Amino acid sequence: MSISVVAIGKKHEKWAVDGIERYTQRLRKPYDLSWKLLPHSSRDGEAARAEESGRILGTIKPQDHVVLLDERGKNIDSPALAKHLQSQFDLGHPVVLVIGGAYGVDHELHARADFVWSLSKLVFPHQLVRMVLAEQVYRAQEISGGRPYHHV
Ligand SMILES: C[S@@+](CC[C@H](N)C(=O)[O-])C[C@H]1O[C@@H](n2cnc3c(N)ncnc32)[C@H](O)[C@@H]1O
Repeated sequence: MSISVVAIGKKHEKWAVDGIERYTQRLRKPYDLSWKLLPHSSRDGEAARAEESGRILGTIKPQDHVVLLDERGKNIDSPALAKHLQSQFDLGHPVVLVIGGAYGVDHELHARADFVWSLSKLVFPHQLVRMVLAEQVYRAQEISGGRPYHHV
């Protein structure tokens, strides 16, 4: 069950490391979360958006199921996320979660996305999005495994 996060920004910042580690360490096989951190553009606005989106697209393979993180996307709850991931695993598609840079992503990357996922209408800093993803992947693992981490 390969899940990778592709994000703009070279490394996890110090304040986010503990939160990310806390959840990724609890993942057990066959769940597997890896990170591809890509450098941000030295340009601004549209030019940065295009350059960073091109870098992200360069890491994506045809069989990947691409979930783009965007506050304008669709809201889903955690059980629905767990089902969404499980259905892709069952089809044998690696899941790629994409976090854009400061200016978001361009139309080409939007067009490649199989699903556009909004965590909230609020805009979060990308380190916080990384942390939330680590926790939600762990939560999805626990929901799919029928374990009691997720109480509703
Ligand atoms: C600082 S935000 C950039 C927001 C940028 N103004 C835009 O228009 O996309 C960096 C990235 O974090 C992710 N992000 C931030 N808030 C989000 C949210 N509420 N839901 C989903 N993704 C979010 C998106 O991938 C976004 O490209």
